[in-house]
Amino acid sequence: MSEVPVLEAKGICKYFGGLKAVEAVDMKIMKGDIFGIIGPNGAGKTTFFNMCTGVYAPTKGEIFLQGENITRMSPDKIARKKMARTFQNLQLFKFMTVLDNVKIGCHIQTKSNIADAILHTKRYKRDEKYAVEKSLEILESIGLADYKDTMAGNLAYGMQRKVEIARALALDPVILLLDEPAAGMNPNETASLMEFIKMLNSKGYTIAVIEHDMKFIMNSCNRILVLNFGQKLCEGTPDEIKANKEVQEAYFGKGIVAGEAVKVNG
Ligand SMILES: Nc1ncnc2c1ncn2[C@@H]1O[C@H](COP(=O)(O)OP(=O)(O)OP(=O)(O)O)[C@@H](O)[C@H]1O
Repeated sequence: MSEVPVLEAKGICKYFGGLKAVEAVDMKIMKGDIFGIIGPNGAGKTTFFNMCTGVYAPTKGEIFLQGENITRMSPDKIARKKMARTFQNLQLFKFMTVLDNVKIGCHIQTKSNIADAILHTKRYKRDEKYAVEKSLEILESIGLADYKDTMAGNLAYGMQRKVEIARALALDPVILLLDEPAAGMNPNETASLMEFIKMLNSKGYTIAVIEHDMKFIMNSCNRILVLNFGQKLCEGTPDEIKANKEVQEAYFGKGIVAGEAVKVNG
């Protein structure tokens, strides 16, 4: 029997009035992939992510998470099915510690409500203990434990991004979707983030990433989907994408050189 993809899109379309932001895109992300989604500005990458995570309902097509049809499920229901994402803009609570930021990610798996918190019920204490232990475990496993008591806003930008990813890991994601994680980073931060993402992947996380930084994509992804004007231009390994004439002409213009840091519109 063939392996079930972790995330699969079948003929996904999203139209905004007359604008075809995404048109008939098929995609399969398999367990263990670092799957890159690239394309020029306005190619439909974020819209595509937004359909996968339930933010937008597709105009047509279907989305499956581990074989289950999740088309038109709400974002919170999809998150409970262990699809985690980060956004283009950093979404950390800057006046909270790193530990508290990650703890927030654990609360989707806990049951206590505001009344439990105010009254410090047994359920609240049990959930709080679980959230602290789980958050510390995550921070330790990814090398961020030393920063647990640091105010998130006092960290360098690159570290804040990692904390945001750590919070997404609190969901125990079967897939982690990262929308332009390297945006606004300097080359050192980007290189460090790349190693971080590879490390997460080596720990078993399946990752999908939208990025404009070609060095990042070519050096970290095992498969890449190229979108152009909302349509799938091609899909393949980094070497196949680099060698694809259509991609070079339609997207990169000047062509790309293996391993070279090329920023496209980013
Ligand atoms: N809510 C919306 N309403 C109308 N048009 C939208 C909406 N969201 C996106 N679009 C349009 O859909 C197209 C695809 O946008 P999208 O943001 O998905 O592209 P992208 O590839 O993620 O671009 P970027 O790299 O700049 O983030 C664009 O033409 C955009 O203007």
